[in-house]
Amino acid sequence: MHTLDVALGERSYPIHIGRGLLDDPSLILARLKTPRVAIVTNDRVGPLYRERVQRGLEANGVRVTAVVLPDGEAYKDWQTLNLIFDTLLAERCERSTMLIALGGGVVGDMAGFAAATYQRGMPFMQIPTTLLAQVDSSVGGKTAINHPLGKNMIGAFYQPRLVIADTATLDTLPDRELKAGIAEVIKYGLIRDLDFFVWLEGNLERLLERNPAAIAYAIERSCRNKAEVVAADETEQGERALLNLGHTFGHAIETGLGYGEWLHGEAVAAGTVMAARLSHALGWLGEKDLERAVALFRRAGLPVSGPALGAERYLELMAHDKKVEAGRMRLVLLKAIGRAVVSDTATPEQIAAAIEACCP
Ligand SMILES: NC(=O)c1ccc[n+]([C@@H]2O[C@H](COP(=O)([O-])OP(=O)(O)OC[C@H]3O[C@@H](n4cnc5c(N)ncnc54)[C@H](O)[C@@H]3O)[C@@H](O)[C@H]2O)c1
Ligand SMILES: O=C(O)C(=O)C[C@@H](O)[C@H](O)[C@H](O)COP(=O)(O)O
Ligand SMILES: [Zn+2]
Repeated sequence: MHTLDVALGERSYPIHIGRGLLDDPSLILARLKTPRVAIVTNDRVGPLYRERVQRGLEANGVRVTAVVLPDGEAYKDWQTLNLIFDTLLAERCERSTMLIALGGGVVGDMAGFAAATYQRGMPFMQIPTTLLAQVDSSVGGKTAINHPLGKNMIGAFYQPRLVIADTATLDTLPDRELKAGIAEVIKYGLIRDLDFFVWLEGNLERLLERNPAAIAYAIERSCRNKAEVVAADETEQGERALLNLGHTFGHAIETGLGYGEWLHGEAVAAGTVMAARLSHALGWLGEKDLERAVALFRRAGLPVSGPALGAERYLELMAHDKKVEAGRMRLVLLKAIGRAVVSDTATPEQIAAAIEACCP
């Protein structure tokens, strides 16, 4: 097992990464204030992994309540969030009850938001079961639900007490979901870790073949990058916005097509290519770096062009981005591989041109 720390003073917490960690209840038990837990999962992950987590806790005298949500991005909404509150209340869960998010990023974001608001805040843990959730969404405390007009529009910053990434859970993850997670892995290389990007160029096939050592290394290095950024800027006043590379375009794809049509990682991949092309058009990202970035996404089997929604519709959707300030769109753009900036210099015409070039 490898352990990293997210250094946030009294809200610091460890990220444990390793195979078979689900079978070790002691990691969870050590964090409980009372012997009471609510596991939030969905109807796809629950049947695979809930029993193992629950059995280990119950064998140690913990009373466990389960909340099983319908699976999918389309359910990351108010109605589904309310199902969590309904069960927590019906089962008399207390403010000290530990909520455990067991699943991918959708379960993690929703369970985290429920934990942030139930009785004004209950402790929660993340047990991420997708690659995307193990490298990104389980770390850093962004919790949210979607709104029909925009992704993650209603939410809170609320840190978990613990993250347990059991890499064995990825054995049951479909290839399409694995690739979606790789999009966020590539993101870290592009925004701040050139050496990691070079490692990915040399080891991408090992990741796609699910080589355990390569997967563990990619998770650890991604979490290390994310933990450093979050520790420096927990609530996205500055540097944290870099983690949003490709997301302004990507979220427009997800909202524009309807949640769940494209996976988040797929939309981020296409969105990052748009951001990279725009960076090149502004004279920032060199031709060679642009080609390297596009080539890596393509090799990962990820989309390098977006759906043809029309530039006007993209711009309309992108206007809801959380980085918009005084009505001005701010985008994460690339100066080079490993060096990203937040910028409001691109004009709507330049942004539209990059969209048109990427969405034939
Ligand atoms: N909070 C953050 O910082 C952050 C970061 C990145 C993404 N996100 C959010 O995360 C979501 C995407 O997360 P995701 O890619 O994990 O999608 P997801 O949660 O929808 O999971 C993908 C699919 O895989 C299934 N699944 C999960 N684990 C499995 C396993 N071990 N075996 C088999 N199937 C499994 C899920 O049930 C689902 O059908 C988006 O809503 C995105 O906005 C949040
Ligand atoms: O943790 C962050 O900060 C991120 O931006 C990580 C992203 O991968 C993630 O998709 C996040 O939810 C996007 O944030 P949002 O604020 O644009 O909704
Ligand atoms: Zn993301």
